[in-house]
Amino acid sequence: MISFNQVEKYYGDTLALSIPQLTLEAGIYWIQGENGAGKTTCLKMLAGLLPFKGQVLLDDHIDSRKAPIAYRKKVNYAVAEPLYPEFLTGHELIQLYLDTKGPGPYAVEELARTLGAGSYLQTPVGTYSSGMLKKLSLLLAFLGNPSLILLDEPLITLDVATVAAMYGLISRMHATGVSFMITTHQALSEEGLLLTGTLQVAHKTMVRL
Ligand SMILES: Nc1ncnc2c1ncn2[C@@H]1O[C@H](COP(=O)(O)OP(=O)(O)OP(=O)(O)O)[C@@H](O)[C@H]1O
Repeated sequence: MISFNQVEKYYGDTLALSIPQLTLEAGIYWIQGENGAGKTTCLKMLAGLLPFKGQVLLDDHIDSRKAPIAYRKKVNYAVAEPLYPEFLTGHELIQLYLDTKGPGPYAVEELARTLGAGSYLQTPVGTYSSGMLKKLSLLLAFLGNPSLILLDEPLITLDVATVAAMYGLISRMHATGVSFMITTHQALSEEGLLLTGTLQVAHKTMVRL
C-alpha cells in the first residue's frame, strides 16, 4: 500500500522524524508515540503538506513528490483540531471537497447520517461545537476514492455513539480496500476495529512493532 525509503523530515536544522525503510501492506494501522514524538509530522508528510527528504510511494507507483496531484487524490487527511473559515457551511465545504476529490462510493447523506452530522450541515461552521466540527472533518476525509485515509486523533471530542459509528465506517471502507493510519493517545477498541498493525514513533524514528 505504502512504502517509505530513506525518509527524513527536518524543521530547520533539527531532525524531527526518520523512516529509513518501511513497507506497509493494505490495512488499518495505529501510530503510537509520546507527545512530540513525530506522529502529526508523519501524517502531514503523508498528506503531502510538508516537504521532506526521501521517497514515499503509494500503491507501488504513485510517488508523492513526482506525482503530487495524483497522489493527493488518493490520500485523505483529517487533522486533530479542524479549523475552517467560520462563514462557510458544512455543505459548502463538502461541495469544495467533492469538486477536488471527485465523487466516491458513499453518498454524503449516508455518511452524514452515520456520523450524526445530518442535522446541522446547512449552518456556518462558526456555530459548531468541537464535536460537530470533528464529525464534519471525518466526513470530509471519507469523501472521494482514497487508497489511504490519515486520521489524526479522531477520537477526541466524539461521543460514544459516534466513535462506534466511525469504527463501523472504517471497517466497511477497509473491506473495500481502503487503508487507514490513525494516531490516538486513547486505546483503539479491538472489538470495534481489527488492526493490521501498530507503528511506533520513538527517538525520532518510526518502526513497525
Ligand atoms: N512547524 C514546526 N516547526 C518546528 N518544529 C516543529 C514544528 N512542528 C512540529 N515540530 C516539532 O516536531 C516534533 C514532533 O512534533 P509532532 O507534532 O509531529 O508530534 P506528535 O507526536 O504529533 O505529538 P502530540 O502527541 O503531542 O500531538 C516536536 O518536537 C515538535 O516540537
